Amino acid sequence: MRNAHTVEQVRAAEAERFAVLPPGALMQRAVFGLVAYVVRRLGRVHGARIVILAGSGDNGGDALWAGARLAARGARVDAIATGTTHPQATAALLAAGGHRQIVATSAGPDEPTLRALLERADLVLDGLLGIGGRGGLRPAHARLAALAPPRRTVAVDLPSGVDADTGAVAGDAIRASATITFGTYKRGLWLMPGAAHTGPVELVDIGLTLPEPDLRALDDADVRAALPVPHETASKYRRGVLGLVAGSDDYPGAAVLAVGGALRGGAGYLRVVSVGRADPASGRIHGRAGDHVRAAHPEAVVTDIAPGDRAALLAAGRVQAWAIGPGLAGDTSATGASLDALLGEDVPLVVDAGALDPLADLLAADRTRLHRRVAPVLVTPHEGEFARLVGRVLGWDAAKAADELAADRLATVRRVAAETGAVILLKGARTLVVEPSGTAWVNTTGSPWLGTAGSGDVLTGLIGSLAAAGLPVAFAGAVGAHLHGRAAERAGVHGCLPLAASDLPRLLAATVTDLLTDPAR
Ligand SMILES: NC(=O)C1=CN([C@@H]2O[C@H](COP(=O)(O)OP(=O)(O)OC[C@H]3O[C@@H](n4cnc5c(N)ncnc54)[C@H](OP(=O)(O)O)[C@@H]3O)[C@@H](O)[C@H]2O)[C@@H](O)CC1
Ligand SMILES: Nc1ncnc2c1ncn2[C@@H]1O[C@H](COP(=O)(O)OP(=O)(O)O)[C@@H](O)[C@H]1O
Ligand SMILES: [K+]
Repeated sequence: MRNAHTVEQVRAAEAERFAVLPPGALMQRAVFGLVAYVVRRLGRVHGARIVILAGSGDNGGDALWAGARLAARGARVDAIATGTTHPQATAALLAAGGHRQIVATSAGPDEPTLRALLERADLVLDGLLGIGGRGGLRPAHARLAALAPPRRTVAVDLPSGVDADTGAVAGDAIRASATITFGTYKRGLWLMPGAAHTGPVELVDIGLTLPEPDLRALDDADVRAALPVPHETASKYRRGVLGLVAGSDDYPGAAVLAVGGALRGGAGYLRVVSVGRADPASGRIHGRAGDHVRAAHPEAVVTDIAPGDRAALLAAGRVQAWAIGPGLAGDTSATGASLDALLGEDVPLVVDAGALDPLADLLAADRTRLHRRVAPVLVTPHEGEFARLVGRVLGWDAAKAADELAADRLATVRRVAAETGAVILLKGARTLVVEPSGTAWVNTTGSPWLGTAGSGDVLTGLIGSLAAAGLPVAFAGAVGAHLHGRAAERAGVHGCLPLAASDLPRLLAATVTDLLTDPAR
């Protein structure tokens, strides 16, 4: 598990260490980790050309101290400063044979010199701004950020211009090929758009004592440990039964995809309820979605119900979790009736796609509904569905929803989770899962190829299945998003691009197999 903390939490933890450690000790730990990375990356330090971009604060200090250490090992180190720089670190750099110039003065490098320096650099260390940055970069900083070569730039603590807490980027910001961060992950390294600026992020432990994290990210090891594995005495029922309400005459494929995901989540038994209509000849209820699911997945037990038939829905049988929504279209009042029935059952419930608007209507009529329910409800909107949800339940217009998400995505989802009582899984690049209590996960796996119709349906089935198999539903959301993302990454490695949603169940099976058969398990 990787943990991220807010700037405020980091500052408090640093202050506590400052009180007991000699001056500069924390910075030297950070510098040691940074230099170790540079040495590993370059292989040979002697003769390497390093350019340091140095701001006025301790972030510049880290980079300059690293420059001093590298210069002492024979690197050619040029520091380009935006103004004043950390005094001791600057002195150390100059004493070790490094050079420093300031861009903002007339004696500073002109544009061609600056470009030439950056073009020739084997590595550029971005020490313009760390956690002390506020707002968009000032002009001198922004100019350097725009000129730094992304493939050869390493961000110190975080890419300058990325807001450490929100991941917001206003104007130019450093684009790095790697980020070496100190003490703990910063939330902005994981949240878009900042996350697109970091490259792989490495954490250097500097010995901070940290409080509960503000945001968590799962690793493969966490997911491997969480995967439901049948016990010796397992049976299909003991492994968990998922009830999945999915598919309609208009969208039968969504049910097939959701079942495909559910079959890879660990539940032992899948009851699918598909919405059909009365056959005029026989009077029996029959739906196209049910037929498609039976044909594609003979292992699923399918019941066709008439729209909104609560009794028939619940008569489908006992389950350990319900999921509702993929491919439900048409009569929203019928979906609302089904949802109302499921909300009355005391098992975890996943609500997606066609069931999200009906849920919003139920919550608009009774805001305390989910707060009163004992078993949690996980909703899985994408950004458009989220905007409709907050529109109907909280009265936000579309512009407000977009503005709030852009300003602070995590805080916005946290607020909506607290107000609605729902666990919210907000899909997109860097999916968030947030409980009403505020506990939050961000998903760091995945690829833009997942942005394909139907991939969300697979995710819903997968999460429902993980919940039926016994994972707490919010954690099931985080685990499901991680697996879903890994499956998509795998598509790139195994020649399965462009990714189609119907490839995902097979890729999920391979992903789970790899995790379960890893010798480290
Ligand atoms: N503390 C520790 O124990 C350890 C800390 N460590 C390191 O210290 C870093 C934090 O250092 P920090 O606090 O000095 O802040 P930092 O980000 O370098 O500079 C802030 C200064 O920049 C300016 N400025 C602000 N906004 C701006 C903008 N938009 N555009 C342009 N300029 C802007 C503003 O200065 P001003 O010009 O207003 O005087 C402000 O004061 C941290 O990220 C990590 O790398 C590690 O060594 C581990 C131990
Ligand atoms: N740029 C992206 N990077 C990573 N994942 C993405 C990206 N765009 C979309 N996704 C993922 O793809 C899935 C799309 O789901 P959704 O929009 O509900 O599709 P559908 O409704 O067609 O099934 C989500 O899991 C989302 O997180
Ligand atoms: K930086």
